[in-house]
Amino acid sequence: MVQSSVLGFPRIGANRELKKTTEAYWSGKVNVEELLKVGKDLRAHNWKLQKDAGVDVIASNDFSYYDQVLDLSLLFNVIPDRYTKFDLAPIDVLFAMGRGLQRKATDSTPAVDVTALEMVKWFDSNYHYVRPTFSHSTQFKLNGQKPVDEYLEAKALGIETRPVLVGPVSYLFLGKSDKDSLDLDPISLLSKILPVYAEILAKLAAAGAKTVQIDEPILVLDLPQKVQAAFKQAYEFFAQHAGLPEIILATYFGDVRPNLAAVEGLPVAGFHYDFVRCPEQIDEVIKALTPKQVLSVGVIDGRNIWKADITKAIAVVKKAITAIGAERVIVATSSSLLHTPVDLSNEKKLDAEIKDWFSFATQKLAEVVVVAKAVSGADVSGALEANKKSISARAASAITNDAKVQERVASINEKMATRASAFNARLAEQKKHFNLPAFPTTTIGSFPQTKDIRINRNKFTKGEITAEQYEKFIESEIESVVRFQEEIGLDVLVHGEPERNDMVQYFGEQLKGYAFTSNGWVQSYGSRYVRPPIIVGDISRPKAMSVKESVYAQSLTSKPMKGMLTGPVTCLRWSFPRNDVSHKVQSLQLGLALRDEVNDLEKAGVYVIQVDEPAIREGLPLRAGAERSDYLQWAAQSFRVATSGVEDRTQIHSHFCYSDLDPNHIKALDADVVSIEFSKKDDPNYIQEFSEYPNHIGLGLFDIHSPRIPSTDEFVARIQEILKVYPAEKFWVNPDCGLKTRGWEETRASLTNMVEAAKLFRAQQ
Ligand code: MET
Ligand SMILES: [Zn+2]
Repeated sequence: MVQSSVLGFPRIGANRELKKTTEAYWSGKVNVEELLKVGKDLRAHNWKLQKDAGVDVIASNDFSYYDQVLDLSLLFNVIPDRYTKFDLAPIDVLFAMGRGLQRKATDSTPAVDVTALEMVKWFDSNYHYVRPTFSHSTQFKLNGQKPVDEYLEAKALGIETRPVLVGPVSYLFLGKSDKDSLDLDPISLLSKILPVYAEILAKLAAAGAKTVQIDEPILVLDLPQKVQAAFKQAYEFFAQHAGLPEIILATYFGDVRPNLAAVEGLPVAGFHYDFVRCPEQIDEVIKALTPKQVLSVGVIDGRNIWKADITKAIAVVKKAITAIGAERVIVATSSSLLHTPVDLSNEKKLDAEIKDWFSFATQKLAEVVVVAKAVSGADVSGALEANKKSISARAASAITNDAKVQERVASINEKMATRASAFNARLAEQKKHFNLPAFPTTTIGSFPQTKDIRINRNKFTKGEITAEQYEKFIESEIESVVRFQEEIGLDVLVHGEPERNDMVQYFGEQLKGYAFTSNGWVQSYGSRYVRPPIIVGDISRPKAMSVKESVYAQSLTSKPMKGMLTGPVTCLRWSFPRNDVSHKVQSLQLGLALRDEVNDLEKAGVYVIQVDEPAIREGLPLRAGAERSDYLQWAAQSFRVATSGVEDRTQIHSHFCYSDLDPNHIKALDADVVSIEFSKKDDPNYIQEFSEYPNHIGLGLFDIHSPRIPSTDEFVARIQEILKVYPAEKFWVNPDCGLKTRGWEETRASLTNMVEAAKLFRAQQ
């Protein structure tokens, strides 16, 4: 029998049990025992689910109370001193590193005030890991034995598991040096960390683990020579240690071939690769195996929600079997299932036709097993027939195919994606029209989403208030936000986005071609989960989506009102995309739908329009090369399709956050004004990179993730610093991002100080 294997299962629980308990623990409502019990129950439930589904190789140590990379930092004692001096319990150290900790002193405990470690996107997913942070004083040593405990916990339930750990080379490479040790290159710590890895591996072996899965996902990145060489050092080190478990070295989310030389011939039991992302790599990776090594063939998508095409998956696995024999092949998910929602059967409201196309983590278990059975010669004809039927129904469905949309995409030309005049000519028109002062002030769009807003939205969703009542409520919110902005003297106003639950979902719900889940949560970081909408078919906009609110807001003031839209790339990136049509085509369809909206806003008298693209950076393909340059091309093209149908005097803004943006990546968008998250950037070289940005720019002046209120002096100092490299003529004054997660008190104070500072500079002009 060919074995089936799952690289990891979502830990959040079918009903977000982990979030609820973790947050209750943070707020002191449940004690640590209860938290640990919920964790234990979730693990047991997930292992049993997999075992009952017939999965042969089940992962353990895929569970985490916060993040699996952070767990390793705790395990290996990679804990900056600032977290160790308060005598916290290990789990509280974990949470303090993950999310910071502020606690008043009590009779028996000191006051605590530490910020969180840096959090970064996990490759090109929307999951964030906590960055390992090393310093010269880091002393690697085993601090607990979580992987062993969880292995034994499963064993006690009668379930044999394969523990999973992020591997040493990826762990170091994904980390960074701490402020006090900037000269330290994490990869240089390899020889120090290897013995500690060996120690935990030895303990796993002693507990009975025959095989471990070691993830080295960085193998799909462009790697410096030194890092490539580190694989040999690491895995030969393990091979020289007697008594360690066998190692399956796993990588995913891309093509391993450019780094194949770095792993070819390593003394490991086998490899796992992702053939959903990159089926083309199969021949070469097979050739690179030594005679006994096994190949774990990732054919069930761990990153998306579509039912697998079982026939295709079988064909890929058979190719491997023909080349190396069934006993050396494992059928697997492409990556951990962490990135997919837990269970489709929890969806009660999905249209039955569409629901039949989906497969969430629980359903994917059955898919892996069916493929393994099929290639082992078992009769799976029933399952296979059913699968073929859904695959062809989806392909032929009127929901997926809209000839009009397809024609419109085919008719996109350069003219449609280019503003009528170049920036300087547009700027001249805009100056005449808006007559803005120097250092114009604005915000990024949302204002505090108060409890009152959430209560009213809920009442409306539940039918407890009428559409009319809800509309009145939204209008009164808009009005008070407009009055506030006038009062403190902002120059370009916004309506505050009170009507939006989420910046993608709000538009997705109004677009044709989208579907929504009620419980399809996926972990984004810590206890924050998202529920991405799903692009199921060709996208179009049946009617205006945001015009009413913007027009109402503009009617209240003589100052320019900024219309607010979410850009095509961000809509695509923060949804589950289709897998039957390219990302480029989906993005262009979204671009066209937004073009209609932008044009309608202009027609209705809204002459400043911001199209947000916070996700543009995270969509960047992991490796340099053709795929990346294509992406940058179509991402910019989609944005320009959306925004180029307007007159010169209409001012197009865009906004970017959540990442270290390269200004070169956004020049081609040709937005008149861009705002960028910037307040935490203090590297002068990075600031310098923006000095050549051709159009106008607002480098975010305060952190909207924190309730802290910067003083006017602080704003002045920051503006002065940026002015060293950035000319006053192009300078906009704004926060880092929208204010929806903030309270009114700090919003009022921070914005007042920001406007004050802008006025001081204006007076000097
Ligand atoms: C994550 S970017 C958010 C932009 C949006 N306009 C807002 O202000 O909330
Ligand atoms: Zn933002």
